[in-house]
This record gives sequence, structure tokens and C-alpha cells, in this order.
Amino acid sequence: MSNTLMKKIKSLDWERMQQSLDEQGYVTFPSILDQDQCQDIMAMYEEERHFRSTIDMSRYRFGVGEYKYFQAPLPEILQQLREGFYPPLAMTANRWLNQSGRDAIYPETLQQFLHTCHLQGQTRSTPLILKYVEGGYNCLHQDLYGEVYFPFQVVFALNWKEIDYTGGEFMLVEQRPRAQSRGHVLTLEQGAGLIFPTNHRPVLGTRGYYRTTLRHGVSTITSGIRYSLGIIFHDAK
Ligand SMILES: O=C(O)CCC(=O)C(=O)O
Ligand SMILES: [Fe+2]
Repeated sequence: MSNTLMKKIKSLDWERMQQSLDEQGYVTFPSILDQDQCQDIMAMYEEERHFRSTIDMSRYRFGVGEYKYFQAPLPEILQQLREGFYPPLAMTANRWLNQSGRDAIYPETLQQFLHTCHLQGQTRSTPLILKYVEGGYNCLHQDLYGEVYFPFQVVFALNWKEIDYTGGEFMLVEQRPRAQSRGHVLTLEQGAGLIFPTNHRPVLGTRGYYRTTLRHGVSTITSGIRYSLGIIFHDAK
């Protein structure tokens, strides 16, 4: 099963995806988790042994909803996703650094990158499942959990908009320097995903690259229950 998932990640159209990341800053990709895998992940949400902590979002005024951080070692399927998406995105991350005249700093493998996190005291695992019921939402935010962060993260839809829930669009807002912000609204099929920048992205302007700041969130769920899976590559303090 997991081997197939690795193959699916490798056989995504990375050329198109890399181009879209460079041009738009984000990219969606078609479903790589089948319905059973999505069901299995949603079922895990009820099994406390998988998680290190549960966050009631309203307590921190992050929004309305709940999420749970997986505990290490991650379930096989999540480990595969985190390991499989890391290398091509590390290439993008290093390319972006080079474009702005900086040295590549992201190692080739997730394991090496996590080692850097751990040396900085960032040892707590960050992949998570989010669950929102009617009236739920997620305020615009960034997921930075310490000095070391990976510049991309991936989110998967675990169930279906218009079947399992309504509303609940994914929002990505790009704050441009000395200009008004631009918003993107994204909807994914079950098992499909979105890659987006954790913090910044370079944009080519008339006088070279400048940097925009990105925040993401989820609009109000107007009915039903929405589940998503977040793959964050850096560990947390
Ligand atoms: O529920 C969502 O789609 C948003 C998830 C999110 O904030 C994340 O993956 O970091
Ligand atoms: Fe997030």
C-alpha cells in the first residue's frame, strides 16, 4: 500500500507542479489518497493513541473547530506522505533561495531536515487532522513553530465539499509589499491536495524578485462536517 503511495507521489506531474509553484506560489494535485485511505485517516481522529495533543481552536481564537497533532512515530501513510513530498519541494525551496542570491540550505531528505529541527529543540511532530462542524472556520494564519521551518506545506481534503459539507473553502491570501492583498479560494476533491508556501514566496518584478507573505485559512462551514489533513514538514518547539 505505502509503496504504491510513494509511486503515486513520484508519478505526479512534477514538471507542471514546479512551474506552477514558481509562477503562482501554490499548486493543487489530483487525488492520491483513495476513499478507503481517507476513511482510515478520518477514523484515526477518534483514536487518541495516535495524537500528542488536541487543540480547541476557539480557546486560542484561531477560529472554530478542533485539530489533533499526530504523535511520532507517525502512522505509515502519513510518514510516506511527509517523506515523499519533501524531496521535490526541497528542490523548489532551494531554487527559490538561489534565485534571490542565497545558498541552498534544504537537505535532500526529510530525515536530514528533521535532524536540523531537532538540534534547534523542535522535536514535536506537526502533521495534523482538522475537523470543523457547521459554523466552524479557520482564521488566516501561518504554521511556524520555531526558528527552523520548511517553506512549503501540503493539505489534503479527506471528504467531499457539497456532499459531506458545504462552505469551508480553503483560502490563501498573499500580502504584497506596499500593495493590497490578493486572495485565492481553493476546493479539493477527496484525497487531492494543495501545496502552498508556509511563510513567503518570491515574485519576479521589474527590478528582480520581491517577497510576498502568505496566510491561509478556511471559510465558514455552512453545513456538515469537514475533515482535512495537514502535512507540515518542520517539527515544533
Ligand atoms: O483545514 C484546512 O484546510 C486548513 C488546514 C491548515 O490550516 C493546515 O493544514 O495548516
Ligand atoms: Fe494551517
